[in-house]
Amino acid sequence: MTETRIDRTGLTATPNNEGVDAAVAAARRVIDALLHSGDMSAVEMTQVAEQLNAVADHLEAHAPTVGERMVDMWRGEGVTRHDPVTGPENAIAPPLRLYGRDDGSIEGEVVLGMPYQGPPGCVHGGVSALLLDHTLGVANAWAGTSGMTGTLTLRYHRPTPLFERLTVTGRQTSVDGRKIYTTGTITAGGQVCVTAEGLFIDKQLDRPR
Ligand SMILES: CCCCCCCC/C=C\CCCCCCCC(=O)SCCNC(=O)CCNC(=O)[C@H](O)C(C)(C)COP(=O)(O)OP(=O)(O)OC[C@H]1O[C@@H](n2cnc3c(N)ncnc32)[C@H](O)[C@@H]1OP(=O)(O)O
Repeated sequence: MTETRIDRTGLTATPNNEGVDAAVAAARRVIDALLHSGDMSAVEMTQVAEQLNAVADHLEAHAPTVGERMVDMWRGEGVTRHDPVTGPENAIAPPLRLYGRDDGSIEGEVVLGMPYQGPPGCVHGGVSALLLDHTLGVANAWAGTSGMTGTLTLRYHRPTPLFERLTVTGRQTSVDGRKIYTTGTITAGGQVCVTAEGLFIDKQLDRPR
């Protein structure tokens, strides 16, 4: 199947190996490493906390105001670099990368580790909802008519595994006035774990200025 990178449309940001993206990638490693370590590590965690607080102090001391930053992060034309699913600037984003498919739907692959755990060894249901809400939103943008989530209905068919390659899909199925209908799935090893049906309402909020 031929795939078109959605990045070219300006919908999903491409991570850089430098600047804030590189720092955020390091922060993701820290989150993951802390959870892997727990209290089972010989590492002196008081010292780790001091080091991490020193980094946070340094960043906070040089950060712009929230207002300035909000304007800055919404300055791009439709690109979200900060969102919690695909955002290269957001350490809680796995991150998921999404690609357009020739049939008008979109698809991405991701492996989720311990920070996203719900049931033992499985993805938290709220995390699956997060991935699908965003993916359906991007599917709408890819299809040309986007909006805000009105209702998102999920069915959890089987537990979604951690540490395995997951495929996340989204597809706009119809538009009726301001109502946008969208579906999506999360599959693992070809088996459907979660299906989603979204009703989005065509409404755009003003960007901060
Ligand atoms: C969105 C980001 C944009 C980024 C742009 C970058 C470009 C794209 C790039 C990247 C994609 C990014 C992807 C992000 C994806 C994330 C999406 C989210 O998480 S969105 C946050 C969660 N959702 C809310 O917070 C909504 C809160 N609710 C509202 O604001 C309103 O209730 C809203 C807009 C949903 C409707 O309010 P009204 O005043 O505009 O519309 P009324 O007149 O009430 O309803 C119109 C029709 O829709 C139905 N309707 C309204 N709300 C409904 C609902 N919740 N469920 C079902 N139907 C609803 C009504 O029954 C009515 O239908 P009748 O015309 O009478 O047949």
